[in-house]
Amino acid sequence: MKLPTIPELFEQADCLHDEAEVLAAFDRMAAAITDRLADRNPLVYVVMNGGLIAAGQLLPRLKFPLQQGYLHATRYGLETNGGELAWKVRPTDDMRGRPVLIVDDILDEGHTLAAIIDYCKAEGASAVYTAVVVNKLHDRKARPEFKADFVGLDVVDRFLFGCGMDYQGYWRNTLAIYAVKGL
Ligand SMILES: O=P(O)(O)OC[C@H]1O[C@H](OP(=O)(O)OP(=O)(O)O)[C@H](O)[C@@H]1O
Ligand code: HPA
Repeated sequence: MKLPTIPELFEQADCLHDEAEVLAAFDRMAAAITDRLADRNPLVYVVMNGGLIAAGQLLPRLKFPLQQGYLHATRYGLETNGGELAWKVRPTDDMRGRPVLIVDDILDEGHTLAAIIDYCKAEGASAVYTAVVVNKLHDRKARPEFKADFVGLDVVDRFLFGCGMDYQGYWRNTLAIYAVKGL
């Protein structure tokens, strides 16, 4: 069977959450994060690459003092199944005694966030919080009942793209969230 081109893949995909739904989810997340962290001087870390859009949407909605950095940990590459986690860039700030908020696009199986949480705790963070645009609903989580502290939307167990999530490196650059046809 002939594989769809990258433009065809977009045209054939199912839109699961449109722009308005995603923007409303960012509003809710930012309000919840503000309630929890506004007076705690957090370090906010974006997980590259997927967390880029989420951070770009959330940070301007967080109207309180914070510092921001980035890290890069990846385990999917161009595949639709995850493998070993590879750290490409580790956090550089001194996080001892500070609350850290990790921002990413998706909590899928959770191996990525679990490793990042462990790393930040080992570096002395006083607490580690996680914020994801989507939580994928299935029973394959890395840790039983693993949940992010701040979740925009729960999504079905399909391969997604948009709002930071990529298919073969493409289509991170939408606000709406899509599922690949047939996956
Ligand atoms: O919950 P998990 O099953 O661990 O998957 C979630 C992670 O997978 C994606 O990153 P990816 O490995 O594709 O790296 P990238 O964002 O740099 O493409 C996504 O951005 C999350 O960081
Ligand atoms: O469904 C997904 N789509 C894109 N990237 C991902 N990384 C983990 N799960 C996904």
